[in-house]
Amino acid sequence: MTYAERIIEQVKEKNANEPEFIQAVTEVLETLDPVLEKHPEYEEAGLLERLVEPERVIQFRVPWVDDQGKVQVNRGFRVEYNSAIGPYKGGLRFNPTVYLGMLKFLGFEQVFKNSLTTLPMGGGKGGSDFDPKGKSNNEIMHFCQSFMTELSRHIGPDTDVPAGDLGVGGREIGYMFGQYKRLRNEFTGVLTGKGLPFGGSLARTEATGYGLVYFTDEYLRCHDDSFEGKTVVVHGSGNVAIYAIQKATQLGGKVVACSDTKGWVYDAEGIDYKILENIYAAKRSGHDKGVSLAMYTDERPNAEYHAEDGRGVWGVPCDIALPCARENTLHLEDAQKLVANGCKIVGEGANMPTTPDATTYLMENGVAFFPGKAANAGGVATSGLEMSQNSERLSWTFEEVDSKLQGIMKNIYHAADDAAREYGLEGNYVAGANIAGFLKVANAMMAQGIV
Ligand SMILES: NC(=O)C1=CN([C@@H]2O[C@H](COP(=O)(O)OP(=O)(O)OC[C@H]3O[C@@H](n4cnc5c(N)ncnc54)[C@H](O)[C@@H]3O)[C@@H](O)[C@H]2O)C=CC1
Ligand SMILES: O=C(O)CCC(=O)C(=O)O
Repeated sequence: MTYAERIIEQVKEKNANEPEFIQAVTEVLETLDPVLEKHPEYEEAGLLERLVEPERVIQFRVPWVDDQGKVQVNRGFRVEYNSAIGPYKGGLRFNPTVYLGMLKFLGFEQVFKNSLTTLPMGGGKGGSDFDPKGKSNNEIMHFCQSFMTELSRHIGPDTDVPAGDLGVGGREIGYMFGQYKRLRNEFTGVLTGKGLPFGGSLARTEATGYGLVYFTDEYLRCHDDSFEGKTVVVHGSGNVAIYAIQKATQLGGKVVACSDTKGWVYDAEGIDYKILENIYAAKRSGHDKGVSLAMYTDERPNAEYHAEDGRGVWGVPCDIALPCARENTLHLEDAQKLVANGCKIVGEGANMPTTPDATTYLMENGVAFFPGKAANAGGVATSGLEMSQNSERLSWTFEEVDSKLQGIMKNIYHAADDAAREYGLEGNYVAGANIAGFLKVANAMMAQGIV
């Protein structure tokens, strides 16, 4: 058994009820053998044993009062995973499915993703099992204030800087920022994804979707190709999906399908991202009952709405597929359909949306597969740029931020590509991203002693 295999077994034993965490750790560690063979000092220093264990896990009660005057109690979490290269950094997820294992998987992924951005950010993730769907603005505000009342003890601009994720957007970040400021009497860049009038960065909203497309575009450019004339399908219609659709369309692609939790849309003329922006805003307005992607066809009567599992998008013939919803939403049978229909590229906008057997199938069948920790790093990279602007007390223009984002995504593509080549794994962006992300964190941990 190799060192990595031994640690995978230990992680399975110790975290038996956390399948997503086991999946994420396995996916990273099983690609590290060539690096670990070259660096026996990592094993001597117990590096992997330390890397798979979060530095700190905080779990807390979040009591709040709903509009009917009833007391509600949710669970809040922050997983401060690894601070070897900078303050903990990563989003907050508000979703009824949230539990510790989910946040450990997301925090673990974040460590390598943040390293790939080349910015000084460690990895963390947090959230709650609170379900924002169907809640009024008032309820969302009270929940966010209660959540931040406890979280504020553990975070800070040089300690841990949360942001958004599923169920947490500009509105929630605003309420949490307001509460932090009130409790600490400090106006600092403690959260990213803030509103523009109070320290937010231009282009942060668009950054993850744009970044995904910039990464894919760099791959195409290096293969004498481009988005021009390519058919694209997207899973999801939230923040990441909307701006991936906008950018892919701007670069000459045609996005013909996208989805939400209740169904999916096919638009042969190309999805109009503006309609999706409006539906998204309506869903998040606090009056979201009855709002769904079905409303897309009100404005585009020639489009089709399918009231069935959004994974239906994977059956639509395409050149490029962009899973932008959430983990484990592209299964083996979906991968088989994509390959059979001639898909050549799968770029993960979401975190770990492709199951391991689907990933293997795609890669074995010649599909260029871009893992989320590399391809969706544009969001957190732009959060890093927001932190820089906050420290400088300056705001950069949209163009400045966007051009830095483009540069970062190109560099991430080449870092993953180069690392894969160096270890004889050309074209394996999963291994390349894991190795490149790992090495920086590993070397920082080695330099800092056994901590
Ligand atoms: N927002 C960001 O900056 C970043 C987000 N991500 C990841 O991207 C993914 C999407 O995040 P956002 O767009 O921010 O969230 P969002 O809440 O804005 O959108 C999520 C989308 O996924 C769909 N969805 C949710 N649950 C689903 C399910 N069980 N099955 C099928 N579809 C489902 C929703 O209908 C929605 O269209 C997540 O995996 C997130 O962790 C990754 C990097 C940065
Ligand atoms: O911008 C951030 O700090 C969070 C981004 C995030 O949660 C992610 O990359 O999955």
